[in-house]
Amino acid sequence: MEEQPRRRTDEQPRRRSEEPLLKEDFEVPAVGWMWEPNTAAATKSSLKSANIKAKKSLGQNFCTDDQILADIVTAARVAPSDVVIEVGPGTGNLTRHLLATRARVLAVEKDDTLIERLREEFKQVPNLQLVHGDVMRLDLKALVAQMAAAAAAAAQLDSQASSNEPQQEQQQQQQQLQQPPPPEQQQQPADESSSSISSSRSSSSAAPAKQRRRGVKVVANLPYNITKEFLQAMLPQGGVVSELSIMIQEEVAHRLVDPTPGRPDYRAMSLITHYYSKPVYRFLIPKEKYFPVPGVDGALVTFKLLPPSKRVQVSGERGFISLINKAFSERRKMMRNTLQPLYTPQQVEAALQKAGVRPDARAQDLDVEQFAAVYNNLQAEQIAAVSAVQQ
Ligand SMILES: C[S@@+](CC[C@H](N)C(=O)[O-])C[C@H]1O[C@@H](n2cnc3c(N)ncnc32)[C@H](O)[C@@H]1O
Repeated sequence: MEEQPRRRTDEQPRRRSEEPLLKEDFEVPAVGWMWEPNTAAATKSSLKSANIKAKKSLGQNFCTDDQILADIVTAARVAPSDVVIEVGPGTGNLTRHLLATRARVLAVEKDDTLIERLREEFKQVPNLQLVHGDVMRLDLKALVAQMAAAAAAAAQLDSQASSNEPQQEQQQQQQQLQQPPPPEQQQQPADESSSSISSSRSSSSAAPAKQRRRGVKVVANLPYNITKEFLQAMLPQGGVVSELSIMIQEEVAHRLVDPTPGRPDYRAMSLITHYYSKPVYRFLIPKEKYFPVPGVDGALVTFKLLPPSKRVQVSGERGFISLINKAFSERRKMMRNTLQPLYTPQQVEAALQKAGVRPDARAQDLDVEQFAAVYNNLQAEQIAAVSAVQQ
């Protein structure tokens, strides 16, 4: 492959968080069809000359600040050894910064026009796999399993090739990563023409954990309209995916990150987020840093995903999530009323008291540990009631 010319961003990255910078400056591959230079005006005129209108329906607000994009990659701690899933590469602006780390990137883009441009622009980049499709229609579990398998294969190559010449190592890695995974790990996103992935595969087909030295990360400037749905699908992937770093609406970022019960914006998603992850608010992204300028500011949030063994222990994850949703369906009402007819008011009061919570508590008064204790108490009580009937 012909070597891509590289250029440097001309400023030192500004610190946006307490996170130590991995590199003092970034080298960004000089690919990406609208980034000479990366400004709002250049983005606007490139889109115009390509006769492309940003689509509101796809949440197309492109980040026009290279410094912010570089800072996102730094905050996500993307390393050459990582495997990264990017949702919505759009113009390839963030993708370029991800690729500059030499991580392997799989990017899923729904837009028919932009995907063609991306394919053309990045056709010589071996560590990028582009998938055309709606990320919410893909089998995300299978996609993650495929990426974990690629990470494990690459990790194995690392150890095998550690004594080899650097050039030989690079060739081996590229060959291995371009080969399809073993049949039990194969699925559709490798086929770029497909917008769906077979749902018959599961994450159980991922490589054994001890081989998984490389992390699978998700980094994305998400279209705002799929934030909740995407988080609901990805948060439970802890153990396979290590971290999500996503740009979301500022207001939503605070709602998800702040764990304090009782706030007016405390919602079921706040609790669910803290059950599955440790979320950290990284930095504000002013709306003027996007083109077209959206109605609200954005923020970068990283969600460090907890593997099942590190989550608060509950006697049934599905039931626990359903209970949270049910209790929050009327979050200002007392739980002893909202949880009917699943549980009687007396059962709920007893479970709350046993968990050290007031019997007239509302869903918005409980943190994740208290919710888990209440759920476990209710489950235990139900089991006891069933066995009493059977005797
Ligand atoms: C906010 S833009 C981000 C673009 C670019 N990555 C950036 O940082 O500026 C969102 C991108 O996601 C794409 N997109 C929207 N819905 C999608 C979906 N369901 N699946 C995959 N991509 C989607 C849009 O076409 C757009 O390119």
